[in-house]
Amino acid sequence: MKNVIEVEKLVREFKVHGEARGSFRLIKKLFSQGGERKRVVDEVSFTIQKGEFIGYIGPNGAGKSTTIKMLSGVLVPTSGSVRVMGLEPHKQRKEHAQHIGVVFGQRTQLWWDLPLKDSFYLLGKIYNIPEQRYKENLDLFCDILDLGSFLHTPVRQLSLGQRMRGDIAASLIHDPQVLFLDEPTIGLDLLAKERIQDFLQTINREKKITILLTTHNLDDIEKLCRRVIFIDHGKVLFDGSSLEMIRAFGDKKYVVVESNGWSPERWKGPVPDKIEPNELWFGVEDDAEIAPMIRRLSDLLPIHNLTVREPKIEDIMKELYKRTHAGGVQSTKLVENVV
Ligand SMILES: Nc1ncnc2c1ncn2[C@@H]1O[C@H](COP(=O)(O)OP(=O)(O)OP(=O)(O)O)[C@@H](O)[C@H]1O
Repeated sequence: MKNVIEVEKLVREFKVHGEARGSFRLIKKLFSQGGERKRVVDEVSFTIQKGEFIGYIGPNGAGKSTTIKMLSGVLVPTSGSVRVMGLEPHKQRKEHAQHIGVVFGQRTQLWWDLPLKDSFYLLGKIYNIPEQRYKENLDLFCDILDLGSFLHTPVRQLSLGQRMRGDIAASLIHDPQVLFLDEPTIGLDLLAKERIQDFLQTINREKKITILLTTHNLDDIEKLCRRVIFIDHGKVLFDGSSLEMIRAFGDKKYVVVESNGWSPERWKGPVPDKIEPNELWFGVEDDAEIAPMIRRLSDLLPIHNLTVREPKIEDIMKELYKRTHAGGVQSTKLVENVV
C-alpha cells in the first residue's frame, strides 16, 4: 500500500524568551536576539498509508498540535522532513491545500457573521470546485451530518456541536484525500460527539480518506482508530494497535471520590491509584467490584462527590509503558529510544 504521509526525524523548536524587565519590556522582547530554544517536536518519524485512521495522542503540551501544523503547512519544521501526498506542505502550500482538510477544534475556519451555507459557497469558489461536485458534496454532508436545520443560521449563533459539524463539512467540501483533525470532539455532549464519530467513520470507510486525529477522548480512539501514535515531550513513545494499547491496560475503571477528610497518615482503606487535588482514584479490575468499593469508601470517608470513570489515555500509556519494560507486553511496537 502507498504511503500518504511520511515524516522523518521531524523537529520543531520555538524560541523562549526570559522575562524582560523595566520600561519598554514588550519592545525589548520583540527585538531581543537571545532566548533559549525549546524543542517541542523531537525527531518524530512515522508513515501513514492511504485510508488509515490514526489517533495522534499524548498529554497536554506533548507537541500534537505543532506536528499537525507542520503537516498542514502552517508551521515550517526546524529540521527533518515531512511529505503529504508526496508534497512538502510548507513549500508547496497551494497544491498541498487541494489535498488536505484541517479542523482545529478550538478555532473555526467559517465566516463568523455569515450563514453557514455562505461559508460553504465561498470555500467552493476559493477551491474552484465544479458546481456539480460542490452540490453533491453539500447534499451528502447535509444528509449525514444533518446540517439542514441550521444551514441558513449565522455561524456565531450556532451551538458548539453545530459549529463543529459545519467546520468538518467545510474541511471536506473540496474532496481532500487527507484530513487532519485537532480535537474535533472537545467540549461536545455525548450525542454531538457520536454524530461526528459516525460521520468520520463513514467518510473514512466510503471515501477512503486518510485521517489523523488528535484527541483526549478514549472513546474516540476506541471507536475510530485502529492505530495510535503516542507522543510525550515531543517524542514518539508508542506506535501500534489501539486495541493492544487498551487491552494492555485491561478493563480497569476508577471509583473517583472528592473528599477533604482524607489524610495519607491516618488512612486505613485501599491504596489510591492516583491522588489529584481534591480527588482520590481507586482502580477496580471488574465492574462487579464497583459497588463494594463504593460501600467501603463511604464507610471510611466523608464523600462530597463520587464518579466512576474510565482511565485517561495518559494513564493507559503509562501502564503500557511500565508493563512493556517489565516484559509483560510482547508484541507492542514501542519506540525504544526514549525512556
Ligand atoms: N508559537 C509558540 N511559541 C512558543 N511555544 C509554543 C508555541 N506553540 C506551541 N508552543 C509550546 O509547544 C508545546 C507543545 O504545544 P502543542 O500545542 O503542540 O501541544 P499539544 O500536544 O497539542 O497540547 P494540547 O493537548 O494541550 O493541545 C507547549 O509547551 C506549547 O506551550
